[in-house]
Amino acid sequence: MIEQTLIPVEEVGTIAALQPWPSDGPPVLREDSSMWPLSPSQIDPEDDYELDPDEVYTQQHSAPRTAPLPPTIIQPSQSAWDPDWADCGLAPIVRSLYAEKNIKKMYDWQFSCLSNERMLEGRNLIVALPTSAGKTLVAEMITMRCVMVRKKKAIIILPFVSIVVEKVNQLAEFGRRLHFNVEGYYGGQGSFPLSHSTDVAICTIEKGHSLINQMIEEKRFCKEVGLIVIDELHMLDEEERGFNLELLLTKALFEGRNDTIQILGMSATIPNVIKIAQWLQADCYNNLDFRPVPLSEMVKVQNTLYNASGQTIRTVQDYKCKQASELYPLCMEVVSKPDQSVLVFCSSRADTVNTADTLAKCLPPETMKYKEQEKVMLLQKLKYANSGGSDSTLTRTIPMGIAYHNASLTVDEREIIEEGYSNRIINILTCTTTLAAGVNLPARRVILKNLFTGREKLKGRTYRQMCGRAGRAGIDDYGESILISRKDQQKVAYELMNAPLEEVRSSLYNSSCKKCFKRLILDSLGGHYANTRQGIYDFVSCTLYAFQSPMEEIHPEIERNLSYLLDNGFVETFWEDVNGIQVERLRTTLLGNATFQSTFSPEKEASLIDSELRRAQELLVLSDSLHLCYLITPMYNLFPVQDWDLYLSIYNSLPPIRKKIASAVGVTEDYLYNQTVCSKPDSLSDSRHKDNLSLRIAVRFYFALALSDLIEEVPIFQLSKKYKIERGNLQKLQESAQAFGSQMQNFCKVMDYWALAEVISTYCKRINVGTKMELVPLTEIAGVKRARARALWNGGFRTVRQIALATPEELMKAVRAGPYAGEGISKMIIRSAKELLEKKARELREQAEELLPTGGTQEGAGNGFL
Ligand SMILES: Nc1ncnc2c1ncn2[C@@H]1O[C@H](COP(=O)(O)OP(=O)(O)OP(=O)(O)O)[C@@H](O)[C@H]1O
Repeated sequence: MIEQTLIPVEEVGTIAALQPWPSDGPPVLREDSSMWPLSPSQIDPEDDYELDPDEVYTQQHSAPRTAPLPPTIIQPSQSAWDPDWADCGLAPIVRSLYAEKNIKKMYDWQFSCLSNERMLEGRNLIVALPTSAGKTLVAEMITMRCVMVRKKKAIIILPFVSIVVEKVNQLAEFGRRLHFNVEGYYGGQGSFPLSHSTDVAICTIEKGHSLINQMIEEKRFCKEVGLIVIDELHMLDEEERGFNLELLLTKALFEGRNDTIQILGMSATIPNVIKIAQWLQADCYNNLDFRPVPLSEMVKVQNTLYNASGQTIRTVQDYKCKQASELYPLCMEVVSKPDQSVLVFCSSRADTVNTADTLAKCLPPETMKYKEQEKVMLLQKLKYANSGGSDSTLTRTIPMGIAYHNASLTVDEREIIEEGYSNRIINILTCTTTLAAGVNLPARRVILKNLFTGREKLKGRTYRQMCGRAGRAGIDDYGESILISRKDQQKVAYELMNAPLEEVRSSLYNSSCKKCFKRLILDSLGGHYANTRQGIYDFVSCTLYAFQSPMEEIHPEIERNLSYLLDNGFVETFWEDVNGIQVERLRTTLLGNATFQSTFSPEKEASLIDSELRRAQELLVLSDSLHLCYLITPMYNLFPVQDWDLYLSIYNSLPPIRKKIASAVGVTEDYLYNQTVCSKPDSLSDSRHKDNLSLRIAVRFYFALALSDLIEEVPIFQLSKKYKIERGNLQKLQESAQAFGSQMQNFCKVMDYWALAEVISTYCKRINVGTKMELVPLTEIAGVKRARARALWNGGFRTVRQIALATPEELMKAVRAGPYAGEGISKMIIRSAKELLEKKARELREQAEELLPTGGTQEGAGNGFL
């Protein structure tokens, strides 16, 4: 075995004498300061040839332990002569682009990070600073340095689709001016394989993981990628998503072991940042107390405001609004001044709606006069986005400058409300916790309506993220957060305000994520990181879980899960002849490889899906979209059916072909009738129904019906009423079906179900945008969604090229569609269409260059070869 480098333990908090990784891989570190010296699997395959698996296993246990490498803590810059800007080797124009955004000088901490030599040399870095501290600028500068100075690609991983979309727009603006290309990877967006001309890929966690897997497979990852940015690094401890993030980072550590790939992690809520930095072999900048805009945290009990130590600050004036006596005065104090805004965090979706309604009733009527025209426009935009449907609450509250924001709204509705809030047309926004970590919508005052989210008590991390939204950089000189508490809960409120943040632990600690171990093993074999038990141990030892757990717990876990995979046909052993010696190896079977490529769960989904797909190849009905929609509807985590009577009546009105499909998948009238008699709204996550296959099929079929209407362009408002599914939940269904469908496609490709893969791919595209096939190409234009695409089509614009060549006037004339027909929007659509054409042309050129090795697509260049 290759010897491990021994690294002395040094006191955390000092600048360590850092050593580079050994040439054969990262040192394998453990949180408890005892290192399990496993070498990365590919170090030298010949090393364990003589060992049988049991021997290897024993050796691991008896191996000596070494110590972890503490990270360097980047110190705030102390020098009086520090310039205002660290250019990271980028041209001066970058600074002027920031100046246009009103960022003229860097904060000290930004300067310290961006002028740090080790960071500039490519050392990994973790930045742990509170919300609104300005982490984005640091990430952008390091990304641009990667692309423009180091000439490598950057992959940015963000937690939510909405933030990916926002970031793509922001960076594309830089890209246009500085000549680099940005591509977004979310939902059905983003081309696989990554185009050679894409410089920055901005991805959701799952898409980022798939992209990295594919680049590793094509041996492009280490060669082309120079940077991986992870925003909200604390998501490592979230169940499924955290696991994907951990796996992705494990691969990056494993692959980029010659320091070729820099990792930048950012979070506002990682108290054990030093340990996480140690796992990632990163330096860190850690100042969870930094705030560019000072924050004053308070709790309100009855009429009095207290600080976090329980000292009285002041009493609140009573504004006499019976329905919202606690909240109304706190809102009025702020919004009675011009251009001020309040965010009110509520405990549930229903509460956001009720609170907005109640507050609107209390506000004085003259409030309606403020920005009256803009409010009318905002309501029109919402109506247009809903194909003519109007939300009755928003129609009442927006004229008063109030709106609600939660997941029951569609993405379009939320975007329009966010825009209205940013432009100060809406002054009071009631929201759920989703806005705490989502898009950047700061407020002068943040109010937490109570100590709960749903039925659970707020966690320290969520509380801090909510408070962090108070104070707008460059606008406010301070921000305020006020937690409203009942008198009998005052103690709990103080505990929450003073609670230390929860440490970030690997998602594999989560009992519901234990199943992920099987995926971990499949990934190590399927991704060719390992072909022996030793190799699997090596790979697993690079995970955060291995860094944080005693090895005695990990070994049995690996063995147990490996046995399952061997017994159930996902993994097999084979013998390899090495210099005349027969050596036992491990590899994925066809089913195992399909499961790895699709990221399905081996236990819950893979076998079930395989038998369903085999049946579908014989019985698939193609004359109606419903059967395919059913195949693409996820098997798990669906919402409950709210009304079985409604379901039965929908079933009874289905045409014969749809009833035939229902019977082919196993839904019968008798079953639905029984449900109407004996069932309440059921949740599939309810343990009573976990194994109830018939129920799962029936629920899946119900949502497939809704999806099949959606792709026929039935307006979401109408669908929501017909099926009693909230608008936001319909879009969630659309998103998850699209994701499930692309997993299916990968599964089918590996299993050689080519015909199914093709047809599923077409339906995924339709489901992604919720349209008939004819509109799909138009929806590829940035800013063109379902409604706009239909308006363009009906106005005679049938191809992207036609739109790219149109004048804004022609477009406006054709698309007479309310607030979306303005000149600015038309120009933006034309520009996006041109960019899309250019991107497609670039990709075709690349493909041509790959086809024609003599070089290029210039006229005549390929003739000799052909
Ligand atoms: N050096 C600076 N000078 C002035 N304003 C700045 C500076 N850096 C960032 N800002 C502004 O501060 C605000 C918050 O910054 P940013 O969104 O980067 O915070 P963040 O740390 O990424 O927060 P989050 O944790 O919410 O993602 C933005 O409006 C940004 O433009």
